[in-house]
Amino acid sequence: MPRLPATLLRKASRISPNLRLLLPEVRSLSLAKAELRWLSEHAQSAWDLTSLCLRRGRLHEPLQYLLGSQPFSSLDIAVTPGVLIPRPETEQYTVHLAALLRANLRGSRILDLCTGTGCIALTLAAEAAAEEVVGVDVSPVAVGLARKNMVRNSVPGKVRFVEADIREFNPEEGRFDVVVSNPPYVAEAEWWRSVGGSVRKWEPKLAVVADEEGDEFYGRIQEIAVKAQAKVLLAEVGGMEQAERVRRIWGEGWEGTDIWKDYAGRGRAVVAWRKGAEWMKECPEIWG
Ligand SMILES: C[S@@+](CC[C@H](N)C(=O)[O-])C[C@H]1O[C@@H](n2cnc3c(N)ncnc32)[C@H](O)[C@@H]1O
Repeated sequence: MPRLPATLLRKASRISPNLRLLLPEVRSLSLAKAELRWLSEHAQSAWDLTSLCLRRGRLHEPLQYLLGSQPFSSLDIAVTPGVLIPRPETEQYTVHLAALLRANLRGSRILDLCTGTGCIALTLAAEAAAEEVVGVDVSPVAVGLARKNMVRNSVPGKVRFVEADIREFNPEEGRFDVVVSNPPYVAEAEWWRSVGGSVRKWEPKLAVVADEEGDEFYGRIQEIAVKAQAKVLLAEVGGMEQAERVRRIWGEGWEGTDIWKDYAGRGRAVVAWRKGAEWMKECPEIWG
């Protein structure tokens, strides 16, 4: 990573020593100013603010863990170390999926595999006019946090969180119309090669890394969707190559499959649908 220019560091120090502390992680004056404003609103005292800036700038702690929350669509999601911070790319397709379900499949039962903070499950419960939403995660810390988020956001009592390994989980209560999942999908070697240092240091590897290819969970997610007689299946992926591999894993058994891109034009979600749910193909123009 290139060193920061001394002029930039001096300029930041002149405005505020705390701004200077943030720069090694944030690297732009305007972003540092925004983060300092949020941290100031959160800090209990001047000493606390300096300590938060040090943790951010020197220890590279994610802003969301310091602030304790992350906005996600209409919700305010509590985050803690040990559980993956919800990403804007995930928020983007979740909001779109909620709108499609609200328009085309009201009263649906939804299963969210690998739920983490519960951000996807809770957004769909709040915005998709669903009848019931079940979120599943193997991590007890994640399930505990998802339950807290349900209360924190006063989502109506139609959401449940279950602690289970999806490799063994059976949708024993029968039918789910929609199965959605953001599973771990980074290949083991990529964890060291391309995942950022802050993510490696602070976010759980369990939430990020799958097997050598990164595709470990997609076959199982489809098996669960078939068993649950889902009309619609969506899984997050990390780019076009993985999206094409997932399409091949899911095979010909669906009426159609497609790839939704994110705002950066990267393949971000693979979607599959049964007859009658062709509206899942709808992906806004601005997504490329
Ligand atoms: C990429 S994170 C997604 C979290 C959340 N859905 C989101 O979008 O922010 C993947 C989640 O899968 C969970 N997980 C990992 N292996 C699992 C397994 N075998 N069964 C169930 N959940 C698993 C992790 O604990 C983590 O919360």
